[in-house]
Amino acid sequence: MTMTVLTEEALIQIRRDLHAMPELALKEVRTSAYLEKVIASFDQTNLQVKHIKDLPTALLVRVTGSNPKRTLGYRTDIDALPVSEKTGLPFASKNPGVMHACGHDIHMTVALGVLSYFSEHQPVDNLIFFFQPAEESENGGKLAYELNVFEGEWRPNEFYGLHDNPDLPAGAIGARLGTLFAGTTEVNIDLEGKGGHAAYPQDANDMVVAAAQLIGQVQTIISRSIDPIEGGVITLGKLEAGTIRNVIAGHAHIEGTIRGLTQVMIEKIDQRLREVGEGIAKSFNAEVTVSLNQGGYLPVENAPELTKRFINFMKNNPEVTFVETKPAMTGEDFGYLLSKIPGTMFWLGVEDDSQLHSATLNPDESAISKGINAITAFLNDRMTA
Ligand SMILES: CC(=O)N[C@@H](CCC[C@H](N)C(=O)O)C(=O)O
Repeated sequence: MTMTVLTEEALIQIRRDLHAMPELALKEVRTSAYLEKVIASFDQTNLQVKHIKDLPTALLVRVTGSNPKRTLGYRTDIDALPVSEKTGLPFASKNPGVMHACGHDIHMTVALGVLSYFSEHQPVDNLIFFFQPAEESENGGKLAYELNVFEGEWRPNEFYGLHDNPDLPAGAIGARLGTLFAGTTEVNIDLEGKGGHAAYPQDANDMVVAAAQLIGQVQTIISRSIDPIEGGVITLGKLEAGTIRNVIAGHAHIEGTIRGLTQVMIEKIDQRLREVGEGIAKSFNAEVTVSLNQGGYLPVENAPELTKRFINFMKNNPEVTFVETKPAMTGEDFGYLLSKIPGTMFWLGVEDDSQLHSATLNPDESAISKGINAITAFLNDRMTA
C-alpha cells in the first residue's frame, strides 16, 4: 500500500510516460514540462515553484513546513543517456538513440510521489525538491549551485538523494557511512599526426597505431601504478579515427572516464594519464592533447551523523529491507552538492539482470511505492528530532 496521494496506478503511468520521453543532459525540455504539469495537479497551498533562467530545464519546489526547525532537501536527476533501447517494452523510448538507461525515470517518479504526499500532509520542516538536469554529463548540480539557486529560503540544511540499483531487491534501501560513489574525471584525448596513402606509411604518421598504443599503455596505469587495495578505473568508451580503409588516419579522438574513491586517487590517475599522453606524443612525433574535466563529479561523501541517523532509521523500519553496501565506482554529481551541503545519498533496489547504462535495463516498478514510503517515513521522522 502506498501512502502517497498519487495512486500506484498513477505512479506507474508517470514512470512509463517519463520512460518513453528520455532527453539528454540540458535538453530535458519536455521532461521538465511534464514534471511541472504533474506538480501543478497537487494541492498548491504550501508549494512554491522556482525556475532558473540560466538552467531552464531545472525545477525547484519548496514546501512550507508547519513549524520548521530546518529545511530538508531532496534531489532527483532527470536526464537520460545516448543509448538505443533494446528492452522491447511497450513504453520503450520514443526518442531514437536516447534511453533512461540509468533509471532516472524511476528517480523522478519517486520524487514526485514524495512531493505529492507532502503537498497533502504539510511537513513540520520546510522541504526543497530539486529536479536536476544533467547528471550524466555537464554536472547540472554544480551549475545550479554556482547560479546561487540554493540561497536564502531555498537553501537546504541537509540534502538527500537516491540512485537505483539493479543488484538490490526491488524496494530495498542501501547505504553506507563514508564514500558511497567514486569521483570521476571525463577524459578527451586528441591525437594529431599526418594522414596519407595506405600504400606509403613511410610518408605518414598513423594516428590509428598511435591511439592503439596509447590505449594499451593506459591499461598499465591501474594495473602498475595504483595500489590494488585502493583501486581505480579507467574506461575509454569511445574511439574515432580514420575515414576509409586505404587512407592512413591523421587524427584520432578518444573519450573516456576515470574513477577513484578519493580525490587523491583521481588526481594520481589523471597525472599518469597525462604522462602516458606525453610519452605517446614523443614516441610517435605526434601532437597528443589530453583534456581532463572533473566538473562536479566529486566522490560522494555521506555526512557521518546524518547518514548514521538515516541508516538507523532504515534498519529499524520493519517495512524496509536495508542493505549495508560497499562503495561503488559509479559517479554522481550529487557529490558536489554534498561537498557544500551535508546529507546522504543512498540506493533504491530495482532488481534486474541488466546493469545501469545497459540497453536492456528494466527496473522493477514495484520499487517505486516502496521507495516513496521509506523516504516519506524517513523525512517525517527526521522532522521530529
Ligand atoms: C550513476 C551513474 O552512472 N553516473 C554516471 C556519472 C557520469 C560522470 C561523468 N560524466 C563521467 O562520465 O565520468 C557514471 O557514469 O557513473
